[in-house]
Amino acid sequence: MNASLSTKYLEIQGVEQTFKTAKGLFPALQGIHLQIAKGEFVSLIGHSGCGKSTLLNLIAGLTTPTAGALLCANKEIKGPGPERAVVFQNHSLLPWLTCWGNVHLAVERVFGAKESKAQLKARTDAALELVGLGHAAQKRPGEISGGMKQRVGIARALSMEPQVLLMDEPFGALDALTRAKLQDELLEIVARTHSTVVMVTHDVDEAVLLSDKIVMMTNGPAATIGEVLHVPLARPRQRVALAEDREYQRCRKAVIDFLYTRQGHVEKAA
Ligand SMILES: Nc1ncnc2c1ncn2[C@@H]1O[C@H](COP(=O)(O)OP(=O)(O)OP(=O)(O)O)[C@@H](O)[C@H]1O
Repeated sequence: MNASLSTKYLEIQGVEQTFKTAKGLFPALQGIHLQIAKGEFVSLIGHSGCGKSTLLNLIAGLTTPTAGALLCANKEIKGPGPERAVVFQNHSLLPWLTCWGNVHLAVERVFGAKESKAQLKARTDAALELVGLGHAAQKRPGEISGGMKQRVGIARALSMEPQVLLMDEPFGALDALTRAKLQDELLEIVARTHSTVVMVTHDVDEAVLLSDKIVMMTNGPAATIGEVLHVPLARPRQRVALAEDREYQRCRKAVIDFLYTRQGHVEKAA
């Protein structure tokens, strides 16, 4: 195995993103340098509008940086690719397809040229089972809860067997109990699939529970990485036991201090 690849699977090198707006150029991100190892779980956290989604979209290849470069497995990211699947907050399912149909569409797109119909069906079934939704396969998005829709979105992303799972506030719209359940499921799934994950979140507990590394961003404009916190908690992690854990509390406090003491003053957008 290539050691440099394992420690530098995703590389963000001096990235800058400036948007053209009606009022002129808006510098959203500047001087972003970050390395993510294969199999690492990384959260991006920061105040609203600091550029978390902008950074995730750059890694997804949905946008290109104004300056700097992004690499995945030593190759420059030049657009979206099946090795990087995205899960959005609003799950973005096609309402006229069943849960099964939504996942199958992604499976077909990635594996359709090489695999038989039976293999594609097996992949679709397996992805829905992985998120505990085998029983709801024939339901349409309008007939299931928000948490179930989010699970279909995760199943769809995982069905592509991506090397990297990119999640933009995947649990942001859910109630606290559903969110906790899905976080636990995500912990188990990632332990099984060894995916590299980059997740945008506003939730300090979510970031500490799930991450190996928490990337804390300064307020915009011209936001950058203020600090990277390593979370040295052993896995598997149990949320109830962790609530009393000193190391967990230390990490939680470090993120809260950064967000509310050092980045407490949120500049109003123009
Ligand atoms: N296409 C665009 N054109 C102009 N400005 C943009 C564009 N996309 C994002 N921005 C601006 O860039 C900044 C960062 O936006 P972004 O959505 O990445 O922030 P965020 O940290 O994800 O916010 P939130 O937590 O509220 O979702 C914001 O000031 C936003 O208004």
